[in-house]
Amino acid sequence: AFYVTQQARQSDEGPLPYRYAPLLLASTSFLPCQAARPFESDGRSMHRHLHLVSKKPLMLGHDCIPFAIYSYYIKEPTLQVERPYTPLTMLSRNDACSLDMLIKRYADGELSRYLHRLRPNAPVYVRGPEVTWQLPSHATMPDEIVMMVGGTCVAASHQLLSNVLDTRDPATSPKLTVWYAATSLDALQAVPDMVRYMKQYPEQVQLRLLTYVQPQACLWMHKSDGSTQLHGLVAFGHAGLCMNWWWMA
Ligand SMILES: Cc1cc2nc3c(=O)[nH]c(=O)nc-3n(C[C@H](O)[C@H](O)[C@H](O)COP(=O)(O)OP(=O)(O)OC[C@H]3O[C@@H](n4cnc5c(N)ncnc54)[C@H](O)[C@@H]3O)c2cc1C
Repeated sequence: AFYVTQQARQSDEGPLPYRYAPLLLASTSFLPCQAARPFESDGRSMHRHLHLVSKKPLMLGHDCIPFAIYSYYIKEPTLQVERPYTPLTMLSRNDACSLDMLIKRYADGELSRYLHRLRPNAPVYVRGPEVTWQLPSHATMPDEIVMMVGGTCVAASHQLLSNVLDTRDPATSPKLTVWYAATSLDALQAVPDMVRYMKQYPEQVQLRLLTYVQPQACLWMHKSDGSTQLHGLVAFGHAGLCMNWWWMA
């Protein structure tokens, strides 16, 4: 409540863990495509990608730790509530002024519905980053880090993969394994990026997908050694509309 109500602590100098600052919502889109839009009305979970932009580079506010997951708090300006959200990338961003987030809408959720209502150019009040998790500094480097994530928590595992693999020598990194569970394919929004890491660093990255609702079409690639490899997934919704698709190759 302290952070949310302290209007005087908001600043144009950019957000810090103890200070809110307005970022601009540069763009917002359904993921992975607009074809998902018809599903908004029937109560299915929906995901939006938010691209937030700051006037000044976003400062970490403390040491940069690759084996860590960072999050930002966003507040609803008319209600005194704030919730944490995890940027998809943090230390490896090309643009230090921007944050990309994956937001799931809860039908009765305050902050997530607010974020889904926002349109481009709206100000979004943000404070952070806060360290959500970090490898303790005294810990010896593990051989493997296993992340068991569900739904939008995939943002956290995506960020850790990018923090580690995009900022340091992958050969010296522990193996990173992601077990990713989602009720339906609609929630598997970060799959293409995770597959990209897996293909780029096959020795370091393992990805296991678990869904209750199976894809309606699987595209298999026949390899020269006679085996098959999952190439893409397609899910169709009402009226045969393509709801989601991913190419693994
Ligand atoms: C570190 C961290 C990082 C996160 N990162 C992300 C992210 O990247 N993307 C993302 O989409 N989410 C993320 N989340 C989740 C996010 O912070 C919010 O919890 C989520 O968006 C729901 O907030 P809301 O205000 O929309 O819903 P809320 O209003 O908090 O409601 C959520 C649910 O709880 C129920 N509820 C509310 N109050 C009560 C009560 N008193 N008793 C019982 N039930 C109640 C509601 O009915 C609803 O079903 C993260 C959470 C954490 C802790």
